[in-house]
Amino acid sequence: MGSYRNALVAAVRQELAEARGAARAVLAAAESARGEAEARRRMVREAYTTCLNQLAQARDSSRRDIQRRYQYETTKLSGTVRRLAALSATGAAGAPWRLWAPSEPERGNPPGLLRIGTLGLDERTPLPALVPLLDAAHLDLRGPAEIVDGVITGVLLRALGSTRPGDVQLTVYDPEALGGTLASFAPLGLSFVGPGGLNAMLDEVVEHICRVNETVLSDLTRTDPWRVVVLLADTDELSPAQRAQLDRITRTGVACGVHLVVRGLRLTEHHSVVRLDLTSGRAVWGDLEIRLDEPPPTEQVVAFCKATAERMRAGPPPAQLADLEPKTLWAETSTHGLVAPIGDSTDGSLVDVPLGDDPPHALIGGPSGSGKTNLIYAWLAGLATRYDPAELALYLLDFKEGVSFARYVPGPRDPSWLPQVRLAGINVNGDREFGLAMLRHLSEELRTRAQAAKRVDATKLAELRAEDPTGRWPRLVAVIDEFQVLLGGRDAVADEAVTLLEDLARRGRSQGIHLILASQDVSGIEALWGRSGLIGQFTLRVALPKARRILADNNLAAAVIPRHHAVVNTESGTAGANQIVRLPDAGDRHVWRTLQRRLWRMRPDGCAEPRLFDGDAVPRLPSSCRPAGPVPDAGTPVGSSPGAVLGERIDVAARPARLRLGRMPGRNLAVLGTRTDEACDVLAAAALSLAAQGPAHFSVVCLDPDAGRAAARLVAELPSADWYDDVTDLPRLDVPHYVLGYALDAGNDPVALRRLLTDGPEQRTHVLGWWRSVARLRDSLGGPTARLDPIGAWVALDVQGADLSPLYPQPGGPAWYPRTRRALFFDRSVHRTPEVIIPYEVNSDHT
Ligand SMILES: Nc1ncnc2c1ncn2[C@@H]1O[C@H](COP(=O)(O)OP(=O)(O)OP(=O)(O)O)[C@@H](O)[C@H]1O
Repeated sequence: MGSYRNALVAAVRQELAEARGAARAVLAAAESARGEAEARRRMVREAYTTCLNQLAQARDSSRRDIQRRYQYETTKLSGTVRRLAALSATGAAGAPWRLWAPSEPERGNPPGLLRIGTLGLDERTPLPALVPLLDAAHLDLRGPAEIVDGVITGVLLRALGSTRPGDVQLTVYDPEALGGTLASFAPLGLSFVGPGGLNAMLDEVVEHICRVNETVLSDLTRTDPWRVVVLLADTDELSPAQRAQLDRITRTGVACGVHLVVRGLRLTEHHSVVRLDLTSGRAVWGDLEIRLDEPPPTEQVVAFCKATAERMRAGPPPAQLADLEPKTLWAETSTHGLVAPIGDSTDGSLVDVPLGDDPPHALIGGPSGSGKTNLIYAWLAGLATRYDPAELALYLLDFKEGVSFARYVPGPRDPSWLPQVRLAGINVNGDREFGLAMLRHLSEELRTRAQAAKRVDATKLAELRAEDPTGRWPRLVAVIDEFQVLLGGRDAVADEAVTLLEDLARRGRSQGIHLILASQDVSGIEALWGRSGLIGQFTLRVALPKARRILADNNLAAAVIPRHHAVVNTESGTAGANQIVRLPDAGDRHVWRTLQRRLWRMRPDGCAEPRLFDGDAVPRLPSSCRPAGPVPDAGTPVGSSPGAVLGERIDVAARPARLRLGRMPGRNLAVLGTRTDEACDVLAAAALSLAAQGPAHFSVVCLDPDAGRAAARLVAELPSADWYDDVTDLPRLDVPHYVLGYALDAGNDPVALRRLLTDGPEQRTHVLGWWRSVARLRDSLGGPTARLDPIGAWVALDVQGADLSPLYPQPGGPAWYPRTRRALFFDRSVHRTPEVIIPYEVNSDHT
């Protein structure tokens, strides 16, 4: 029993122990499940928090991004709007009142918008709020009278200040204040309409619109000023007839430049009506809210209106150089003449100046500084923009000490030139010979044209061009500023110049050659008065202020015209044929350069650079006149009379002056004077040019140490040359032999020199020598009674004309007043009168 119980106890214990074990296991499993669940919950919580944080970060970053983008876009947009606003409301149309000043609109630009305040979009840099008016809209303003009137005052001031005086006409209907509201505009002479005048005013505006429509239909451009009609009423009590007229104006006005600005009346619905609701300091325009500007100070309005009224009394401002340009460049033909404006009249219309068969030539006069050069510039601008180089060729010569025409030829800074210019002379005041050369050249042209006209039986240029349509017959215009310098002096140059001018003036008319002569000096004109045949051809007269004797004696217009004006008279200056012209400022280099570049780019193929003669420039010996390549051998044929180049001729083609050295007695050259450098240059140019023509030998004899360097340099450059100390032992040669003698008056063997001069040329030995005076030349040839026949040609530097008489066929010697870098060249066998040449600069470019 005891053991059974014990066994039972043991079994129960066992079971209990198992049950406890199972319960513990279940508990442990439950605990572990709970632990896991808790861990999961923690994880989920953490993940949730992380997620929340990440979302918050993402949201913050997106928000920041959006804000940044918004900022960027609004800044960009407001920048664009601001730029647009600045372009749409320039100058007086958009400037704040404290900086405000009237501004001149660019010609051809449409009117802009007008500022009334600022937009509230961007607080830091407010955008201007602009409303349209001229050519764009009517304004229908509603709100308290004092606020609306302030806005109207501002809009009117901006419209008037950003257009030209007279371009906007104001009409004000102000029945309550009887014009008092806009009285500050009174100096402009605007029309105030009283209480009973509305009918008539509306009828008149309607009539105006009808008339504008008529003219626009007929010529497609409206020239009338804008009409701004301000209607100030407190109640909208219009009669049906008035309402109908107002509606008509609203519908049709803008297209005809008629604009309504109304307070207290309601304009009919139309796309051209801009409605603004105004309250104190603010306006609402559709969805936009505008912060209104303060009205402009009354004193500012009055001052502007007074100044504008003054300018209107004075007339429109003078035309500018650009206004002389035609709509299309180079569209005119010069067949029947040249017509170009030089300025405008006081009403602003351009004044055309003709040049052709009648009047053929022009005379311009005015004292120094009166604007002759400026007038020529203006005329050239008018001509050069209308006629291409096939229609017009220009020859420009300025005898002033200046470079007026240098701008029309290529220069170191600007390679362009005015395509019509064939020749320009500057700094020619000392070189009247160049004026003569130009006249000779034109005379040659005249002869060619006359012959061509004769061949086809034409009596004037238009007929020649019709008969010979493929020929190139542009009209030639020669402008000579300060021409009296050319005619001054009683010498051969003046005589020939007057003769040539007379011929050109008489016959040039029908051949399309026209002269424009300008002078400040009454004496220049006097030179013409003596030649009634000549002066009679200059039927176009242009007199600048205070010009004398340009117009007829009883025509006093030039004495009374103001500065920068001119009297243009196409009937030889007779009273009654005057046209008063205001001249533009035509000298501005920058404006000219821009215009010239445009024309230059249009130049036809083959349009040659103009010839420039600059009296201050020293020409270089052309490379074609220097020996080049291998030394010619003795067998190479030499021409019968090689030509020694001595300097540049003062002519249109800038040809070299040559001395022919044939096998004849006297074919020697004497260079005379004390200017060592120029004498050396003449001898060097002669020797080098001879060496360039074929085999030759040169014997250089230098007796003046000052010339030693130049002589040595020449020996070095010549292909075949020897240095001698005197003329005694010179070799006899089979090739042409040239003896270059520097300061031969210092030689010790006059007998040998005389023999060389006398017998040499026939054996092809020529002396090219330099003597420092005519007296020394004579001494070295045997004293006072010596014959100078062996000297067949001479070049005189600083030797007075009278001193040259022993070497000159006419008694008294030639008329010659020495000038720097100019020489007088006389070759007994070709010249009737000596010619002025410019000794070339020989050495500066090859040492
Ligand atoms: N229409 C004009 N508008 C503005 N300035 C002008 C006008 N005409 C001339 N001028 C100026 O007046 C000055 C003298 O003009 P210009 O050189 O043309 O006179 P000029 O008669 O040729 O004088 P001069 O004979 O002494 O050379 C220049 O500075 C020029 O710019």
